[in-house]
Formats: sequence, C-alpha cells, structure tokens
Amino acid sequence: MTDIRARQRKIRNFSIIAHIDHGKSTLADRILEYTGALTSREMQEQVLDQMDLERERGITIKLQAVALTYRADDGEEYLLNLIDTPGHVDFTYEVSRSLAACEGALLVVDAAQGIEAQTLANVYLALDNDLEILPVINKIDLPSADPDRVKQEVEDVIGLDTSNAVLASAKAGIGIKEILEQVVQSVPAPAGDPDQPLKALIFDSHYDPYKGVIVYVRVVDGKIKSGSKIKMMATDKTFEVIEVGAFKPRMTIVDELNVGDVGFIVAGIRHVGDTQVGDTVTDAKKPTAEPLPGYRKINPMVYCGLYPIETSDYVDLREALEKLQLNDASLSFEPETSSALGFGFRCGFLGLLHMDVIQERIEREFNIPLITTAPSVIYHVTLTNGEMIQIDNPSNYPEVGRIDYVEEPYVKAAIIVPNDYVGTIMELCQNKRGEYVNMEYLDTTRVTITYEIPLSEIVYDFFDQLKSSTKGYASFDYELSGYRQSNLAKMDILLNGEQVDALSFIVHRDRAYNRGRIICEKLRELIPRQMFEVPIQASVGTKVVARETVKAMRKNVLAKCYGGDISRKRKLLEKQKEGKKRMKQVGNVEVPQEAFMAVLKIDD
Ligand SMILES: Nc1nc2c(ncn2[C@@H]2O[C@H](COP(=O)(O)OP(=O)(O)OP(=O)(O)O)[C@@H](O)[C@H]2O)c(=O)[nH]1
Repeated sequence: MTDIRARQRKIRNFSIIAHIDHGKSTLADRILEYTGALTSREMQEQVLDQMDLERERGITIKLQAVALTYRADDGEEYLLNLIDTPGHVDFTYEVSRSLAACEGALLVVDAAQGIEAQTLANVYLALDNDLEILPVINKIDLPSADPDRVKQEVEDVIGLDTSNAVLASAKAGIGIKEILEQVVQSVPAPAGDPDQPLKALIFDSHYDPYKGVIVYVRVVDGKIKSGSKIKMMATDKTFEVIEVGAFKPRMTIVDELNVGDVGFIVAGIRHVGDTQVGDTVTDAKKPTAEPLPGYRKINPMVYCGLYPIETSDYVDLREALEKLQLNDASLSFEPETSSALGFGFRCGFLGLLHMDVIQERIEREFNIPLITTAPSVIYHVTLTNGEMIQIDNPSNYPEVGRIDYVEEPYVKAAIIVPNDYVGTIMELCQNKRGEYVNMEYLDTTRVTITYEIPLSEIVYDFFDQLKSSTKGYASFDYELSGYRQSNLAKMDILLNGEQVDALSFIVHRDRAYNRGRIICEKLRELIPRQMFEVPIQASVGTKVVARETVKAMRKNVLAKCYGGDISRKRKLLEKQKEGKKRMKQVGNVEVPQEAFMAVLKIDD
C-alpha cells in the first residue's frame, strides 16, 4: 500500500485550456515530443486530434488522454496525465468533466491576441473545478506578440498571478521544459484514498467494434482491475471488467488502475448510453456511498431533420446515424416523415457546430447526400388546457386556438471586441432580439459585452454575422439562461399552393412579415424555372404575408443537338440527370437542396 501512496505522490493530472487557435494542440504535441512519448516521425500527425474532420477544421471535438513520464529537475520521475478538452462552446459539458478529472490546467493565451471569450469561459470552468491554473503566454515568436500586455490582461481580468507565467512558443519549442517543471511543482498530486471503495469519474468513452464501449476514467478512490464487478451510478448498470489500461499514448493494457490514475476500462459494454460522461463508476459489491458531484444528463439543444436525397439511402442513413451514435451519446435521432421530403430522421444536437460535423461526416464518410431542414430549438408550448408540450419540430406546432402561451430558450452571450466595434455589436444583438445586460472594459482597447438573446436567433447565422461585421475580431461564448415567454407563430411556405412541411419554421410575430418576404425572394432565386408558373407564398395561420412567382420556362437541352450524334445526346441527358440529383420533387415542383437551408441565411 505504501508503494501505491508513493506512486500517487508522483502523479500529475492536467489539461490544457485555451481559446480556439491559441495553440493548445501544438503545445500538446510539443509536450509529447519533449517527454519522448512519440518519435518525431509520429509527430508529423497531430496525435491528440484524431478525426480527419477535426484536423481539417482545426478544432478539437473528442477529448483524449495521454500518459507521459517525465524526469524532473529534482531527479524524480513523474507520471503526467495530459487530458485534452474540446475547444468549442457546444461541448462545454465535456470540457467541464475532463477538467474534473484533473488537479491543474495550463491556460494558454496567445501573446498577440490576448484573452478571448473562450479563454474566460474555460477559466471559469477550471475555477469551478478548483484547479490550479498555470498561465502560459504562447506564440512569443510572433512579431506582433506583446507578452507584457497579455500578462497584465490576465492579472487584471482573471486575477491570476502571472509573475511565474511561462513565455512560450509551441511552434518553436520554447518554454516547454519550464512548463513541465511548473506542472510538477505547482499542480497538486491526486488526493484520493486507495483504501476506500472504488470511485472513478467517466470523462469520455468511445466505441470499438470488437471490445464494445471503452470507458475513459480517472480513479478518485480505490482501484480497478480485470475481473472487478463495476456499477455505473447514474444508469445503475453493472458490468464485469475484462481489461484496464493506460494511454501511453497508444492504448496499453495494465494490471490495475490505482488512485489518481487516468486510463480506460473494457467491460463488454454495448451501448455508449450506459456510460455517460460525468457518471461515477464504483465497485458493484462494495459501492461508494456518494457519487462524484456535478453529474448531469446532457440534452440536445438544437434539432433538425436529415433526409436522404435518394430515397433508397434511407436504410444506410439509419445505419450511419447508429454508427455515429455509438461514439457520441449526445447525438439523438428518431424516424420522421415529411410529406415533402419523405422518410428521414429528426436529429438532436448539442449545438450548430455539432450538427454541421455530423452532417458532414454522413456525407463524407458514409457517402449519403443529405437534405437538412432548418434547425429548431425546443419551444415550451402551454396549451389552453394547462398542459405544457415541448416542440422541436415546427410541423408539430399546435393550432393557434389551442395555445395559451409559448416560451423559448434564451442564452446569455458574452462577446469580446475591440472598442471600435461596440456600436456594430449592439446593433447586431438588437437585431437578434437581444436584451442588453452590461459592458465591461477588459483593458483600454477591448470590452466584454453581455446580452440575453433567444437561442433561435443564435442558431441561425449569428456567429457568421458577428465575425463578418467585426473583421473577425469578435469572439463569443454563450450559456443557456432559461425560458421566456415570447410572441411566436409558425410560418408556413406554400409552393404552387401546397404547403411544404419541411420549410415551416417558428418566428417572432414582429419579424414574420419581413422574414416571409425575404424567404420568398430567396426561394424564387433558388428554385429553377419549371414547365409551369410556380407561386411561392409565406403564411402565418391562414394569412398570406408574402408572395413571389417563379416564371415558367421550357428548357430543352436536346434542341441544341441538331439530331445526329447520339453519344453527345446521351452525355447531355446524363449531365442533366446529375444536375437533378440535388433536387427534390415536392408535389410537382423541383426544389434544390439549398432551398431547405435558405431559411437559415436571412439578415433582416
Ligand atoms: N507563430 C506561432 N504559431 C503558433 C504557435 N503555437 C501554435 N501556433 C499556430 O497557431 C495555429 C493554431 O494552433 P493549434 O495548436 O491548432 O490551436 P488550438 O488551440 O489547438 O486550436 P483548437 O484545436 O481549435 O482548439 C496553428 O496554425 C499553429 O501552427 C506559436 O507558438 N507560434
């Protein structure tokens, strides 16, 4: 037992937190390289971000962990567990759980950019988890770097002492050793008790086709080894452990995981849902009395319909969603039918980025072209009989006569911008039905502006507009702040007199006229001319608020072929067929795929 305690004192569990692009992954790579966990040839690929899509978009979606050994200046060898965190607002809960598995965090701040919105959001999460925060000022090699200003900003805004902050360049490999020495000296060793019953935090999981769900854990008390019977406290499911292991950085089987360790468990678990992030694993025979604090079930915030363009892809689409769900318990889906689009799925996501990622993976990895309907938040509709129903699909919106009142989710949005853009940001937020909360100066050049904004407005094109109206200088973060009563209505779109269910959306009544008009115009541009005239109408209830018309046209590509060359004729026909692939027949109108997303791209 003394061995275990001695070992425990040499463990350091830490994370790296940063705003997107401030250099978290690059620093992680450098640390892996420095500690010899990987050869430089292996380093050519960034190891911590594994999915293609992640690398392409330069963002971290799934968190990972890696165990490193480091001989410090004091001559002792330490076991450093570096736990990676996702870098985007959609995944706040996952960030928070991986931080809960650590005792310390490196706070990476770009020496040229300074503090940004996610720097603050992540610092708050680290403080909530009582972590020792070690500031690292990165990218000091940049000509525009101003480390002194950024250090001052970290002191003033976050209140951290920066006298020991490491000035680093992850790219040039400067400051890496100093960072590791600080981790060893300042991050506390794990505090748990090896003699208590097993208590381990699940901070991630992934599905392996042969082994089932592999659960990533941090052991807080006790130990775990193969043959142990374990219980998941939130789901009350029990399993027998088949193997345990560590991330070295490849997954390596070990005899047991002890107090303070970070590693994985294989226990023949078939459903990711049985092993939710944040849950506590304990000994099934000798359970701990209390689970670890802070577990909450994560629920999707944004819903949309996913439909295969080719009806024959329906079964493949279901299989693709099932496969993706194996690795992503926060993705939800159920079958739905649309009279316009046929058979598809209503899918729930943590946020817009999550939605984009899933959609892209289906198209790319599974090769299924999709039509996506406009995203919707969850509305709380209280009926005249007093019952409250939750609506995530405009098609299910009740008749006006049955509705007493409707509430919609609001978020608290914190936006950091240079002073010059304050007016622009306020105008944008006001346009999005935002309510001003406050404004604080970060330093003499930048402010944090806080607004309460309906989530549905953020879900549309808020982020793009924010970036384009501030030349990319604004950064932004939000959290759900609750439900509020709102004057909402369902808007329907009619093509050639027929309502297209997949184009309906919920809108604030004050905006209904404007949105209706813009969408009709947009659809007129997107829908190609057909053999007959196609009227486009937007209506709220029975009242038509806008109307446009697509004029009729006869398009005969073969007319150009002067008879004769049959192969040329066939080529043309095939080309025309290709062009049609991305079209959907709605009633007797052909509607291009983009039309279903058109409701998204409206600035009013
Ligand atoms: N000049 C310079 N560039 C750096 C340094 N560290 C990282 N970068 C660059 O900054 C960009 C972003 O770095 P990443 O490591 O991908 O940033 P990240 O914080 O991991 O981003 P996410 O994975 O999206 O959270 C890359 O182009 C890096 O090459 C540095 O010390 N100096």
